[in-house]
Amino acid sequence: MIEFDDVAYSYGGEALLSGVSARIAPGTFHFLTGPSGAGKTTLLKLAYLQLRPTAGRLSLFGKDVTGIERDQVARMRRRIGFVHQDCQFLDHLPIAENVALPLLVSGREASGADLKDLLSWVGLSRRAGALPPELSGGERQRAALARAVMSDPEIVIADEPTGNVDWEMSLRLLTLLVELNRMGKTILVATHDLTLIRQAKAQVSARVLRVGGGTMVPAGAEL
Ligand SMILES: Nc1ncnc2c1ncn2[C@@H]1O[C@H](COP(=O)(O)OP(=O)(O)OP(=O)(O)O)[C@@H](O)[C@H]1O
Repeated sequence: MIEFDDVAYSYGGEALLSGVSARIAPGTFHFLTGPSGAGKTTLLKLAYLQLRPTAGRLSLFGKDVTGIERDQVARMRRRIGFVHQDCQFLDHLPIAENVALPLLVSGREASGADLKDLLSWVGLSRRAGALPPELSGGERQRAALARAVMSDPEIVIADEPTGNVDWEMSLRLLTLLVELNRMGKTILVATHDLTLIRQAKAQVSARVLRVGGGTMVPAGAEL
């Protein structure tokens, strides 16, 4: 589903990542962990085609995407939901409209029932009309997750989804991600939170990839 084959990435002169090889199979749940600045967000952006490898090969959905054209990028991205670290809402639009936006921009109509179900699933039915700045950190993260899955993507990528929320909310977000995985979606989550990873492993067979020293390797069994 996502395959890194000897991928390298550099933001300028010095290489940040090199020799990254990993295969994220369909329906799996993976965490990326590692120190701040190691390159977790960069790897997620590569998987979302927001960045292109400076060397190596990247495949998505069984297709080599290393040099694909812009219009194909848009098509591929529709199959991926991305939860950004900072959520990235349009602050002048109510939450319900923000959540429906990915469908609208891709020219499809959001069904009222689907939107209602999705907001209810993330526990935000009563906040549908609120503006993003009026929401708490945990509500924003749940809304960002709802927006990411609005167009029924095959892969859900989340960058530190529990970064700014308390433990109870972290567990709630984790439960939503686990539910998505049980529905067959491939989940890729970057997190510093080793306790969250241990908690997830009690619920699903999550695999852990450690990013550090310029590359990414499977973490040992201690996690
Ligand atoms: N647009 C950019 N231009 C130049 N350097 C960048 C850019 N984005 C990230 N970097 C650098 O690349 C390195 C890796 O950043 P990245 O955000 O991928 O790390 P991370 O592991 O996700 O960190 P964190 O856990 O703090 O979010 C950092 O040193 C960062 O400063």
